[in-house]
Amino acid sequence: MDMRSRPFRSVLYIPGSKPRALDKARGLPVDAVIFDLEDAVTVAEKITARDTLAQELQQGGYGTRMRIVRINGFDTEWGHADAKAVAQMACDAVLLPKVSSLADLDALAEITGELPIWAMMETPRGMLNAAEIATHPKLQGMVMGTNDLAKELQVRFRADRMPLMAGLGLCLLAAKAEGLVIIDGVYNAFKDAEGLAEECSQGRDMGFDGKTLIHPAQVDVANTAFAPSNDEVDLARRQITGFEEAEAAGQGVAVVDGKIVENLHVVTAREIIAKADAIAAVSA
Ligand SMILES: CC(C)(COP(=O)(O)OP(=O)(O)OC[C@H]1O[C@@H](n2cnc3c(N)ncnc32)[C@H](O)[C@@H]1OP(=O)(O)O)[C@@H](O)C(=O)NCCC(=O)NCCSC(=O)C[C@H](O)C(=O)O
Ligand SMILES: [Mg+2]
Repeated sequence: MDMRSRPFRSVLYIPGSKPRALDKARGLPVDAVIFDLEDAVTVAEKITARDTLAQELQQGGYGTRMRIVRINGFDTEWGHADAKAVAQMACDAVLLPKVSSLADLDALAEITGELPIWAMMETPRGMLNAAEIATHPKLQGMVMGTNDLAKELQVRFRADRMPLMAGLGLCLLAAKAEGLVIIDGVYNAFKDAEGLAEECSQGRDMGFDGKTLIHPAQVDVANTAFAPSNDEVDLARRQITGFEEAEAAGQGVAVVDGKIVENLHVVTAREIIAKADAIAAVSA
């Protein structure tokens, strides 16, 4: 499945040190898993988590879920050994935290070879260099690290995320320009389903492909928010039919529900249907 049509509605972080949670993910309806060796793992467990994770991935059972491993940064004592270990793991991609420059990804690719790379975008320097970072040939996706970004920017929490908007926008532009997947940051209050739904809706409107999550209770909300609704799919089908009929009648523009439909709208309509079909395929 090509990366752009593959669903990434729900991307769940799982601490690499927690076998029970690692096992639980095999039965959760998530599109992707980030197996974490970084922030969710205590210093005391850093090395054992690497081994626990390697064994769980070897055992398999994650089905169609994309398996992404987040390593520790190269400015820590674990980063290089993590990267070497991940290169041998049964996973689909490696995720580097706190990416600030293209050189950070070059350093990772030297160790992980052909393994696709994802970048955590969570530093002010990373925001400013997002356009260049997005051009790395091994890069498949970006993940917003909104907690680290908020810390670095010294912002106050606001439900509308206004203080983070410049950074989110720069990364969205960079990812879209290079055809990368881009996933929104986490919603920390994992028992607040209503707040999560609002933030997912905002992220979906902005063009994110999905949301990173920290708890299984968040999965259904994200899956609903980032999937095309029945109304959207229905409209997309009618736009395609309407445009085809207009073309057959020698017209370049159709009118559906009182709005014009041009070729570019048909491209979007086909993408909506492709996404709905891809979700149906993984749900089956
Ligand atoms: C937040 C938690 C610490 C809550 O844990 P807990 O109190 O144990 O939750 P529950 O008792 O409600 O758990 C119920 C069952 O669900 C399983 N579980 C919990 N979390 C996960 C998970 N993430 N993946 C899979 N399964 C999970 C429990 O094992 C229970 O199972 P069972 O016993 O069988 O019923 C905890 O949820 C947690 O640790 N979450 C992950 C936190 C994390 O990964 N943080 C780092 C990523 S966020 C980040 O770094 C952001 C970024 O870098 C930035 O800068 O923004
Ligand atoms: Mg972070």
